[in-house]
Amino acid sequence: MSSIPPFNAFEQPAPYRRIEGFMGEETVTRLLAHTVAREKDFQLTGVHGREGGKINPEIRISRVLRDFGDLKGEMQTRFTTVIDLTIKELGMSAIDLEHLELEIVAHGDGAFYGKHIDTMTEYPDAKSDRALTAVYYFHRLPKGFSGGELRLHSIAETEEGKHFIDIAPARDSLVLFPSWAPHEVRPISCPSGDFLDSRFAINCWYHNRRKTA
Ligand SMILES: O=C(O)CCC(=O)C(=O)O
Ligand SMILES: [Fe+2]
Repeated sequence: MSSIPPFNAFEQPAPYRRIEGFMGEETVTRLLAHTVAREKDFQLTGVHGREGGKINPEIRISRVLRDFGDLKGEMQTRFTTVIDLTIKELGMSAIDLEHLELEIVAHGDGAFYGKHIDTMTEYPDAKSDRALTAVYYFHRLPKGFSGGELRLHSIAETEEGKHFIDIAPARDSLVLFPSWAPHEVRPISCPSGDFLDSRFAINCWYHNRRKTA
């Protein structure tokens, strides 16, 4: 007699939500124009947690820009609209939104981000914590890179090996998942080496207000 193996939530990748056509072509064009115009202002990304924001090319290689220029308000509004349904679909507890943390990240040839979680709970004086992560992809056409999948891992590493799911960084798509979920960015190959051919993404973290004692 066969028996159904017990369900273990720790052995499944975290729940996620994917929205295609999130901004539309016109906005993708404006985002690409902004990104390319500001190429020189992108800085090497650091690693939080024990690394304390330091640059560590063994863990993470990419470049970041936190200035959205004229696009800032529009981005905040667009990302805010998806919170309620996402919380419901992912079965998360409500977020008391303190602020949205937004940045543009460029992954060029050889870039990657090793397995990590996004919560930064090690800062005792913070007013809020990252609760929900959203990543929006907007590479140019024709696509100039390969790889760069977002890999969502299970919390536990099971006997059969690691449990994960790979999500392609599809143009104009948004992926949302709880910030506690382990994940990584698989290595990128970008043969032209041209900044314009990078894997461009917007990271958005929805910060939950900390309860004061
Ligand atoms: O670009 C992605 O797909 C995810 C990026 C990420 O995990 C991060 O910046 O914390
Ligand atoms: Fe992350």
